[in-house]
Amino acid sequence: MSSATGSFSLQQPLNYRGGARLQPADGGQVEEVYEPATGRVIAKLLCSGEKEVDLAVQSAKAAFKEWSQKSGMERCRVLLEAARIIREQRDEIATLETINNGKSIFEARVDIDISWQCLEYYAGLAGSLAGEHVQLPGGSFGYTRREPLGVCVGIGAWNYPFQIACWKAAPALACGNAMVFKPSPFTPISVVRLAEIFTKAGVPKGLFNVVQGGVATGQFLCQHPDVAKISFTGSVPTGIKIMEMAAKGIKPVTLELGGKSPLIIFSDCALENAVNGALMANFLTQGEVCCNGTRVFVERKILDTFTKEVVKRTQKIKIGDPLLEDTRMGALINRPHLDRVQNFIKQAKEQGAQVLCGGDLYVPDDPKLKNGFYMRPCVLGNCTDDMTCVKEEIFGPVMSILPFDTEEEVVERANNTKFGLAGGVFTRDIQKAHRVVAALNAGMCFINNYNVSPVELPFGGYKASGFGRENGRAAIEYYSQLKTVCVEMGDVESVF
Ligand SMILES: NC(=O)c1ccc[n+]([C@@H]2O[C@H](COP(=O)([O-])OP(=O)(O)OC[C@H]3O[C@@H](n4cnc5c(N)ncnc54)[C@H](O)[C@@H]3O)[C@@H](O)[C@H]2O)c1
Ligand SMILES: C[N+](C)(C)CCCC=O
Repeated sequence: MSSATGSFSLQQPLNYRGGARLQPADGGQVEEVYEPATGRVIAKLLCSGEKEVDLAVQSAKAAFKEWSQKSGMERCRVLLEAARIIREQRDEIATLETINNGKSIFEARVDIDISWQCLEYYAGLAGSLAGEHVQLPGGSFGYTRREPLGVCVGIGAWNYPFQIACWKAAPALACGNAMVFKPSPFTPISVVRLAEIFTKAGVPKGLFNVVQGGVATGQFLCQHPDVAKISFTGSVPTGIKIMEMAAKGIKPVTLELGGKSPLIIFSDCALENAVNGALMANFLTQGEVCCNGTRVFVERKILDTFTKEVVKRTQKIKIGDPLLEDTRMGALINRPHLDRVQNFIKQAKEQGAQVLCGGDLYVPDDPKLKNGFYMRPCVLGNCTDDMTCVKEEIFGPVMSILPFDTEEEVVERANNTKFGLAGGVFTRDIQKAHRVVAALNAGMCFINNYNVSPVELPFGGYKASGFGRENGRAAIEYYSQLKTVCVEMGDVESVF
């Protein structure tokens, strides 16, 4: 694989079924796949039709019969082997992710580390998945069995292509399910690598399949009668459609949706940590992160000092070729998305926000990058809660700074949003920290840090940010079902 920016191109099929890469059996629609760093087309995506989706589901159904009969320890060994192979191929997978997503190689490597850690974590849980035994009168008893659901569908967003697939596949497979995964048509490449790794690690052929495509392919998957569960990561409007389709088939869903999370900086914080936290909360993956703390509430007493420092540090972020070791911000996913982010900034200015730094397009010196989708990270001051930039998810490198005076006021303003994915607080006062996060209507809260992702901790949203959880022991509940068995040890006493 040629790994220099501007040299990659892919001819191999991007669907994966029955343990092999292949072209879809039907479909016909072709999408161009881009390298955001250069704006080049690097692959052609063939979108799967209804027949291909059915073949993938049938393939998963057949493999499910074998996999679901294995013991937890047998599944554990296969998942550990998959984690080992990912570690072995870490740099190569991270490079693919960077080429197709545009994020820096530094970050992509972290994503791949979180991915194999996720597989290791659920491998560790697989052997201890169990029901319980309950004593009943007269020596009778009951017990519960924790059983898999069947064929689970995973549908992913483009910001963390490989990691999202692992966050879904690891608990699904650990519980004994099969999976058909559809990545975003913008980032179809790395997840096929995951499918190959699972096969190499020893999962039955067909246990993990990849179908490629966009809206129509996703709909065929969600509407398929043999699909037992849908786990979706993406935007709120699509989440609503997924839930409607799932409702028609009484299928359980996990919805990992968007956010507009608050980050609250109190004046008694450790300032340097708070500044680092605000940068982590806003500028990872070019700001294209669901749980970003984009509403940065700063206690008025330290507003000027904090803002000055955040702006200084933001201006120093090294933008450019994402495959270079010292780059910390790469390119946004595509031209339409870059335009959308630019429009948010334009509207923010029209509504009275002040651009304190960045926000304009960035053209790197290297000529091969001149058609890439770059912009300078932006800090907005003079923001108010009613501005569009403060209310809507921008999904780009744009931080809004909002002053506040009291704890009560900031908690109320932080919760005044339709979203509820994440939230953060920086303070040295430990009681205040716990009091504030307890009052936040958000599923993932951080105290004195932001956007760290230990796979041992559940991740997911409140309110319009979705429901269900990924990671942690909690995810097991969303990929398994309980069967109760009641055992009579005496005679049947009939009332008739
Ligand atoms: N909460 C989380 O864990 C999390 C993580 C990453 C991204 N996100 C969110 O994802 C969004 C950005 O991702 P996106 O632009 O890819 O989102 P999107 O909703 O446009 O697409 C997500 C996926 O759904 C598919 N899809 C679109 N319409 C569909 C339909 N009608 N039926 C079935 N599938 C359909 C897409 O092809 C894609 O694979 C942001 O809102 C972000 O916050 C959330
Ligand atoms: C790994 N992060 C940074 C916590 C992001 C999780 C996925 C959200 O987009």
